[in-house]
Amino acid sequence: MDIVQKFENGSLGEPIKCIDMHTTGEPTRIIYSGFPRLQGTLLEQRDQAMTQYDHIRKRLMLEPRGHYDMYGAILTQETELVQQGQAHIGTLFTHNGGFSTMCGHATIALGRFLVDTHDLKVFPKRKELEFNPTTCEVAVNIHAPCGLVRVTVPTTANGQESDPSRPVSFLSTPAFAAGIDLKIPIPKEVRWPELGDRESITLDISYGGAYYALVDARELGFSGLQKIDLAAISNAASKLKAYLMTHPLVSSALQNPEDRRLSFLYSVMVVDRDVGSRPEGVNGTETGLCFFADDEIDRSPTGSCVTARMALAHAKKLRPVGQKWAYNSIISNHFDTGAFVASIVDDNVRVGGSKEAVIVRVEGKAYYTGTSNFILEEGDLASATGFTLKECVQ
Ligand SMILES: O=C(O)[C@H]1NCC[C@@H]1O
Repeated sequence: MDIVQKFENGSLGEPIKCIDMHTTGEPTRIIYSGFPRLQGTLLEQRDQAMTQYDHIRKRLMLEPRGHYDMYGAILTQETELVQQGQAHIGTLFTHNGGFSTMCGHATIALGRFLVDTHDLKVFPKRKELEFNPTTCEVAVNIHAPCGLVRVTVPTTANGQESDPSRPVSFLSTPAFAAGIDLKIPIPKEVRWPELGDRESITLDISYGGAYYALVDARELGFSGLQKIDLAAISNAASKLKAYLMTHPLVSSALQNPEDRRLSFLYSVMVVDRDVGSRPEGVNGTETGLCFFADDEIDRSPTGSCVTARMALAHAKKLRPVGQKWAYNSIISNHFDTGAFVASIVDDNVRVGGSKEAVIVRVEGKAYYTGTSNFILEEGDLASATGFTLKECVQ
């Protein structure tokens, strides 16, 4: 039988079905069918995916179906917040090293996809989405591992399709600064060449659904992010992240008051202030280069870190409620594709009963790039679990 027909009639086995999008160049592979059904609360589903189905994550994210810097969102229809009527759908986020707890760029992509799919097998609550005919926007509530993320998607006049010409926005889960101006001594064995004689660096830790270490490029010994030696800065970020994960000052900043499964350092974000595009109406701009998971580099301005940076700036009394700030990435600067624009909408929020937090609105644009139906042929060892070229040469 013809190979195309075999794919189309399913005789090669049930495929895992995906739609691919990108947000400022950062991919989101939306896995909407074929991933094993997960049980329990969303964080339990994340545990189950990590312990039982990590080989499937690798198959979908890594080579030969993906690549080192691939990112994915696995839709899950049943979660506790969906059951309680607060969320329309749940998602897990996934990358080269495992499963994340929040992702802004993928949330922006998911917002469009969830408006544009009318297939109730994929998204049973599609009919329950609220359409605002005055603003031509649809509200989608997504249950992410860090909590409820409220997304607003601009649409056509009838609310049936997303409108890619306007940005999608989301309201973050409560975000907070977790460690301000931490002075971290850098021992000899951790140093990178650009650090020079400096014996310590100062950085901040902030939470935006995941924990970020935020450090100025100059603090690492680089001249900023306008001209980048990517190999050198990646080396510095990788060494720093590994070291921070063992440092007591950092560990004590990573105690999430809601769930210990949120208490880990996700990323080192290198920032350069006053650099990058400055859309109309914003008060300032920054560029960031985000190293997350297993030295993966975000092409987008990193929505969850934008949230964390706004919370940090608010804690430092630099960012009042309502003030708009632009956040750029290397790609948004290169193609002038538009920053993520953020503002704090509420600073009267508590986490875990006492910790002061803020809610941040983040907006950005995502586009479709394609679809894929993945199968695994019998005897195909190399692609069964996926691989990275890097791990094969070590
Ligand atoms: O936009 C974000 O929040 C994400 N992008 C990749 C790394 C982060 O999860």
